[in-house]
Amino acid sequence: MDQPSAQDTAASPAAAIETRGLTKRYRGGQLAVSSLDLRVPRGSVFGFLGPNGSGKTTTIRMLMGLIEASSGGARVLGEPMPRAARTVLPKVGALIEGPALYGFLSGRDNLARFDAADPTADPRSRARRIDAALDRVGLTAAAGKKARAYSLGMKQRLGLASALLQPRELLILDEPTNGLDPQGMREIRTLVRELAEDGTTVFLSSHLLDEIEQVCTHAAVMAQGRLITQGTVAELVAASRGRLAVTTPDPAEAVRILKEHGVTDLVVQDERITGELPSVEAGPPEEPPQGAEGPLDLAELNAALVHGGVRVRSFGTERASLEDVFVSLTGEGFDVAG
Ligand SMILES: Nc1ncnc2c1ncn2[C@@H]1O[C@H](COP(=O)(O)OP(=O)(O)OP(=O)(O)O)[C@@H](O)[C@H]1O
Repeated sequence: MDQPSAQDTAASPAAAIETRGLTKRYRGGQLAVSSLDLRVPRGSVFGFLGPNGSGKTTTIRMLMGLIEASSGGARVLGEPMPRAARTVLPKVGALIEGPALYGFLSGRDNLARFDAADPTADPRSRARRIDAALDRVGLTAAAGKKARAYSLGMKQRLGLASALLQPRELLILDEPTNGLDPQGMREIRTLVRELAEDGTTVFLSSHLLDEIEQVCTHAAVMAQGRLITQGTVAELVAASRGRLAVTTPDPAEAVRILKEHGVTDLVVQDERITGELPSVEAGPPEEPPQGAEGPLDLAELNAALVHGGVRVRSFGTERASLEDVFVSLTGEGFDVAG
């Protein structure tokens, strides 16, 4: 990355991660990450969302200095990576592609081994720090059990404990709930929230939209190595209007009127009708449908139904999800099978 300007320097203390034009082309020619400009505010729980193969792990590897960028750069906790790896990495706890555990060692001994391999860890405080980390992830009672007897969720929590042996300013978690059952997922999500409440910035990747909505304050959406959007989860969802949903005992007549007013993709299920509202940005159609004037107003649409003799039980828009945002921005479904 170029030398930061005075303006950048003023802005950077707030950013836990900042990338500029970060690009990775693998040797085979595969462009895995393309000109990524990411900004992760300090104190956020930042969801890095994208289908499999969209470049999340490659980005995380570059942030951690595990692989070199082809071009562009990254700052982590205000320092350039990988140049400042030695000063930055002790402040970053990372869980990338599952923890490497020795099955024949207990959970506690795994942590001891891990800590002993960390040149920045003070052996005198080791036992105390291990106890605190086990307690943090709720593994105190199981600390003496061999790791091979742990469930996947417990293994993942032990991995998190290893990232928490030292105080961390930033946690980078690559798909932390991957492969877990619903209970295990809930445990990890709760833990992530608790860690964030303590002030740690958490950057987590996921291909699960609802996970990001449940846990994160901010998100970035990736597709095919490119950043599609980033911002607060509330902003991202607000930017996408949800589908119209109407409940009525007169669905046939309601469908006719909704169609006339430009509502598309109508789906009728018994007394419930949903549909896509015409986009406001597109402006009024050149020849407005009969009865419609300019951009569609929800109150007008409701009045039109009632005037048409449709008995309306409920009327409104469904809350948009991140999936709607993704689909509206890319025109593609969020296919996690990738
Ligand atoms: N070492 C490598 N050599 C060549 N291509 C690679 C390598 N690692 C990843 N890729 C390719 O780069 C693209 C991005 O992969 P990456 O693993 O970063 O995506 P991801 O979003 O983390 O997906 P996943 O959740 O499946 O790991 C994919 O097309 C992948 O096949």
